[in-house]
Amino acid sequence: MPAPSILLAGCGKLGSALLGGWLASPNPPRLVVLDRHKTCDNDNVTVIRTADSVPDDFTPDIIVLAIKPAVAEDVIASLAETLGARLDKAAFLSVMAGRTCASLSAAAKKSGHSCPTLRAMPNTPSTLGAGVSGLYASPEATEQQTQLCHDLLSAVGDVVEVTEEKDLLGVTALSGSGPAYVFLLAELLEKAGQAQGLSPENARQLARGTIYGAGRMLHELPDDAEKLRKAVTSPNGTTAAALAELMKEEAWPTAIEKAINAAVKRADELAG
Ligand SMILES: NC(=O)C1=CN([C@@H]2O[C@H](COP(=O)(O)OP(=O)(O)OC[C@H]3O[C@@H](n4cnc5c(N)ncnc54)[C@H](OP(=O)(O)O)[C@@H]3O)[C@@H](O)[C@H]2O)C=CC1
Ligand SMILES: O=C(O)[C@@H]1CCC=N1
Repeated sequence: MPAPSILLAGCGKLGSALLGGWLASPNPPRLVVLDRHKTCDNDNVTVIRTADSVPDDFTPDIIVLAIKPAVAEDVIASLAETLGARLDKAAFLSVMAGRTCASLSAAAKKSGHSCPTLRAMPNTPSTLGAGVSGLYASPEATEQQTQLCHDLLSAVGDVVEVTEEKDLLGVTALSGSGPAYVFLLAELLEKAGQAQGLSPENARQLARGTIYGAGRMLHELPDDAEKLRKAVTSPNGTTAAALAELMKEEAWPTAIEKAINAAVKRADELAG
């Protein structure tokens, strides 16, 4: 089968993560990247600055929307103008937090085109092939389009398919934003280590190494997180003392719940 043709609209933080993962995969797609700044020296990639520069011989199978929601309608209208009937052969894969399938398909319809929409919520570890994405396909998407989007996301990590679009709110709050929570934990551990007199270099190495090792255990061992936690916790030892603080109802249990609720609320607002 020939490699699929993918138009990546927006190559900022997330778009670059996806692009990096695709280019490192064994069978990279043919890619046109629409971005005002991105440069990329790769035979599989053509970078264009404006939608009217899409090559005439390029008919995208999937148009990945990795732009900010505020510009989505404008970008879709410009692509529709340039692609014309070629747009009807494509599906959108939106990775934007918020923006429903219906609103994106409506934007294409406004330009006189019909284009099914799928939505995914990847995360930035995709750049290392270690991402995890939620994927939702609207009923208009064909099986082939859904499989293609699944394959694109699989090239950069794991994929969790959801059958209800509203489930993407929880996916966004948990795994889309999730790497930031872990990076914050790394920052805080590093600071706390320094406060205990460790050098900045040592505190950084210890904090990062701990998160990396714990992450690998979660990924590679079959055990529940709870069992892994308990295996570190000697009775009446140091971990028990620390966890007694973190697990107080008003500490991590409440903070995490509040954080996830806030992210879900914001994702809902962005959906419009
Ligand atoms: N960052 C993350 O971890 C995740 C982000 N997302 C979603 O991905 C989307 C992008 O986020 P993120 O990558 O962080 O944002 P960025 O701002 O880093 O990237 C957006 C990119 O799109 C470009 N762009 C904007 N307008 C146009 C246009 N009209 N034509 C061409 N290029 C344009 C921007 O260029 P310019 O700078 O010139 O505006 C920028 O390079 C968001 O909708 C977000 O919800 C989803 C999951 C995770
Ligand atoms: O912060 C955001 O809105 C995006 C969506 C998930 C991660 N970054």
